[in-house]
Amino acid sequence: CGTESGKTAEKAVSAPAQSAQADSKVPAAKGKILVAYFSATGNTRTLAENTAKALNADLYEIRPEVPYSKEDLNYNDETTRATVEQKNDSARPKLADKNAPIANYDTIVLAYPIWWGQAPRIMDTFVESYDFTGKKLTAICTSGGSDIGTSADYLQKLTKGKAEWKPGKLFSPQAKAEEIKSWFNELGL
Ligand SMILES: Cc1cc2nc3c(=O)[nH]c(=O)nc-3n(C[C@H](O)[C@H](O)[C@H](O)COP(=O)(O)O)c2cc1C
Repeated sequence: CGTESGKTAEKAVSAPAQSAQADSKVPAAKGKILVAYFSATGNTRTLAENTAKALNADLYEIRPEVPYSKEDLNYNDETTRATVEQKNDSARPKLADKNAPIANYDTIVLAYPIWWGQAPRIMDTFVESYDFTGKKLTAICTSGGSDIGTSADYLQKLTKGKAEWKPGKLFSPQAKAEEIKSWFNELGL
């Protein structure tokens, strides 16, 4: 006990410059953040933009090779594209590009709309298309009323590489910066 407090005192006295340097390193240690989003009708894009601003993050749009038409999104007709894909676990719509700069970031926030209780299949394609080893990952989503449910857990299972996944959250597209920041800070990200 005596040795312990002696050590602490010695550190405090002998290293003021070092501790100031450690403090100034705190924000940098949080690393760079990328918000990678898919949005078919704009709600998730708004949330992703608000999140990027709130977290001082960069944005990347996940685009399908074949964009979704209005008819593709009509969930009242079970034969339309989005619904057929969601009902098929192995549907993997192709990405328009594979240029997401994942390697340059420490933390990736995935953003997507809820489609039939899950993330759109293009998000499955995305998490399987890059190596997320060593990255921190979380998810945000928008919906017409459903909660995030098991959607982020499902993406976690599919994620390529050993990533550190944190729980995701549903937000309103117009979520305020304070709400987004406090959720993110609680995750320890
Ligand atoms: C094919 C399809 C399925 C959907 N399924 C759900 C659902 O299960 N629960 C829900 O609350 N909203 C559902 N929605 C509504 C969207 O989640 C909501 O409108 C979302 O904000 C759209 O985001 P976006 O504008 O970024 O595409 C669905 C929308 C589509 C097109």
